[in-house]
Amino acid sequence: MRTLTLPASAGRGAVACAAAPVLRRSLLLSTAAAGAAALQSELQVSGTTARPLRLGAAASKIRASADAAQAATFASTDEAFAWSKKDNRRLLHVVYRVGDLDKTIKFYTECLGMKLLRKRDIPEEKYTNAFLGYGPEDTNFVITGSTNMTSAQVSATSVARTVELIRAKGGKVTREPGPVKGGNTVIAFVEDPDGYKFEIIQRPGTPEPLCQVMLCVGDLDRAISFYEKACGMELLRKRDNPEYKYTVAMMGYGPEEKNAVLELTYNYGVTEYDKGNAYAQIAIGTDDVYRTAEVVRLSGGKVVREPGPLPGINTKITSIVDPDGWKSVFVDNIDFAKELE
Ligand SMILES: C[C@@H](O)C(=O)SC[C@H](NC(=O)CC[C@H](N)C(=O)O)C(=O)NCC(=O)O
Repeated sequence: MRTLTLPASAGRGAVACAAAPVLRRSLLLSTAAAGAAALQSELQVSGTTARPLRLGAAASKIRASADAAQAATFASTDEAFAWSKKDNRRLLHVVYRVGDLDKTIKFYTECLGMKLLRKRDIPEEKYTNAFLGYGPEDTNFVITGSTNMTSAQVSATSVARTVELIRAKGGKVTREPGPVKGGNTVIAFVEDPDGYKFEIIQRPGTPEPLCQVMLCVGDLDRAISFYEKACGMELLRKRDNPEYKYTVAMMGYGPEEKNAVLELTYNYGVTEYDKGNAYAQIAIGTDDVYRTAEVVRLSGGKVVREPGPLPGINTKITSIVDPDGWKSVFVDNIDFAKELE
């Protein structure tokens, strides 16, 4: 049996919360379903983030051009980068390896108010995935617990009430609600059964409560350049906090009010992190995994799984690692939509 080792303070996830009416106390000690409903109301799950991908004429066109592109190469690096900017990309899910999938599902549904969206067995590669989130996978960013599975940020309307609900459900609170050091935003930290850290962030109602995945990096400019060039992301904003000696860069495929984003954190003077073996990767949708792998190589990035279909389910993927060793997997949009049918 493999022991999971968490990254030593190398990242976390987040859930956003917004200002909300006072919750009736009876809700705090009620059933799991009512608890989940209360959390969903705190988290103000307010609609969808992205246009769902539907199979149809447009999809067939994408498929035809993707198939034709398998053997093709770009005429120039400019053409390659231009293609990746226009590609149909979105953060799909973040994958964590977990020790006990049932325990994880119980925590994310009862304590964080997520829904179990689906389970997927890949016996050929000896693992099972459970997909959990605040909305359907064709529009929302979700968490994938994998039995073979850093942390995320979650937004909520009231951090204090969200934390109260989590505590009432037996969740572990590691940082009490209060203003972030060096700022005004109210935050709290909770941990899942495997020790993954979740930051609960106070925010106005958001279509995507699972709002950020934080990764610590040893050279911020190098990391920004990688996620821009190799992954086609945009630098949404950068914030330096000299008092607490760190700088963050928000990277993504659209505004952070509407989409889940990657929060790259640079701690002054820290160039390397112990990553453990627990955090797996983020998944990103693309119209063409073959072209994606080519763009990554042209950007000087490393492809660690050649583009091609996954055994058993035939979803085409390609995996890459960033200059700090964090992995991302690009997933074919049409194959992904078929998985959800
Ligand atoms: C709202 C937004 O600004 C935050 O929540 S930042 C949270 C803050 N982050 C860091 O300190 C990052 C650097 C840190 N050394 C790390 O590597 O995690 C944070 O965690 N603050 C802690 C607190 O108690 O306020």
